Amino acid sequence: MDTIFALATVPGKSGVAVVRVSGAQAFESCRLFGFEPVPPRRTALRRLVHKDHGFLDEALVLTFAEGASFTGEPVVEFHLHGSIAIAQAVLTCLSDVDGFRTAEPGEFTRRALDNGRLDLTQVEALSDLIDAETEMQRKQALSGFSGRLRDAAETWRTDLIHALSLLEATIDFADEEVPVDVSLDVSALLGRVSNDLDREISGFSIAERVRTGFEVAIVGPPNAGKSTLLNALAGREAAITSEIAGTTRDVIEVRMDLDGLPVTFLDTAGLRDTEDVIEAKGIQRAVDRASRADLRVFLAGSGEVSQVQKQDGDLVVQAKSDLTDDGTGVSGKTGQGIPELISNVKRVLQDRATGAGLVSHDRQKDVVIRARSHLAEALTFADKGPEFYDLASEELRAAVFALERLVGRVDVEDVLDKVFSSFCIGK
Ligand SMILES: Nc1nc2c(c(=O)[nH]1)N(C=O)[C@@H](CNc1ccc(C(=O)N[C@@H](CCC(=O)O)C(=O)O)cc1)CN2
Ligand SMILES: Nc1nc2c(ncn2[C@@H]2O[C@H](COP(=O)(O)OP(=O)(O)OP(=O)(O)O)[C@@H](O)[C@H]2O)c(=O)[nH]1
Ligand SMILES: [Mg+2]
Repeated sequence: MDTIFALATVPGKSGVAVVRVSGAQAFESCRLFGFEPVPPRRTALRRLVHKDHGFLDEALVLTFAEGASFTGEPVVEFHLHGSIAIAQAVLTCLSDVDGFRTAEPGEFTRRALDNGRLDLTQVEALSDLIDAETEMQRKQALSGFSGRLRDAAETWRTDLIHALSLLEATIDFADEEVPVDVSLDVSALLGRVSNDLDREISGFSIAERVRTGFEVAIVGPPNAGKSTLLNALAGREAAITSEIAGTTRDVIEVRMDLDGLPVTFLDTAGLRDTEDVIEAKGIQRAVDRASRADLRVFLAGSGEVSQVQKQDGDLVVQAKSDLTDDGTGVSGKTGQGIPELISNVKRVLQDRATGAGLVSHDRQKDVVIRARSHLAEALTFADKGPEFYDLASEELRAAVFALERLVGRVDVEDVLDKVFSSFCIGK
């Protein structure tokens, strides 16, 4: 197997740039730069001098022995001065070595998975951890990375295997005069796992929202002040505003971190009947996105009927409150009412986020649903009595298999490309 290397830090200027080398020959990279390998788990300051390219940098070199690194392979890290030219020179020298090549996106993590240092749910969580932009996302990803979903899956699997062994013991001793009645124990085990899986399935959509961010659409008639409000929320001129009705056409997105809650505000085209073909397309986009958003903020103008349905939890706010004097509503112009609007959005979404489960990816949800439906079949057969225990067992084995797919113990190849395609190079 090749020894792989990559820049592990963001390309470009920085304080420090880290080049990571992993594989059986990783320690050879020290010799490549003119010094003996640094002892494992030690850092040493070294001059990197290449036989052809000369003196490249003075760097901190950190090494890990096989079986005691992130990937599980021997690893060498070069902590370089964060210069584009230095990183480039070091990478060029490494690529000239036989058996060395640039790592693919996520390939270090893939080796960590192959070497059993992480399971598939941890790999997915690690990708989420790198993508995390808010506290809520960080905590969610870290809980997956710490193995909470893997541990839950292992508990479910153990319970199902226990139930399976009870059923199979009964099948094997079916001829005996007084077979032990295992039905209560089996339904207790299966019932417990079913409840857990049901909770995960119902908590999926919220967990998925936490992972990718909630969408809040600003909706209302033209000229209501939607774009002005978005700009006020964003603190920058994200959208064009004007006194001409029908200014906004495309959906404008602004990502925000509301005390850890990941929220994308959407500014949308003003809703009205129009002859203008382009404006009508914009309105269609507005209606589609606003209807699918997690929450809508309706800017109330003069009582128009909206083409977007109001849903549970949606907010209705009086716009341009600086022009009225009753002190309620919101003004994008003066900022009046914006803190209240933000805290209302936070309240509604935070409340929903408490229902988030451990399952946050489609792939995970799909296998959990599959396990759950095999479990339902197993329960039905088990309830019919011992002569159906062999059919119940078969369903249980299928449920166990689905849980093994959840953690990536089986059938992993077909999902890996998708999982790792979202990783960056160097991870
Ligand atoms: N410089 C650097 N920082 C990093 C990483 C890295 O690879 N390099 N990481 C990765 O991206 C994360 C840390 N992950 C790591 C996971 C395991 C081991 C490791 O050597 N494990 C050994 C020894 C454990 C110990 O000393 O207690 C082991 O598990 O046997 C190192 C880093 C975050 N920070
Ligand atoms: N006084 C006052 N004027 C506002 C306020 N918000 C927006 N305006 C003005 O109202 C006009 C329309 O504002 P926009 O933010 O572009 O309105 P919009 O809802 O995005 O309009 P469309 O994109 O056409 O649907 C502009 O002239 C703004 O300056 C506000 O809170 N107070
Ligand atoms: Mg607008």
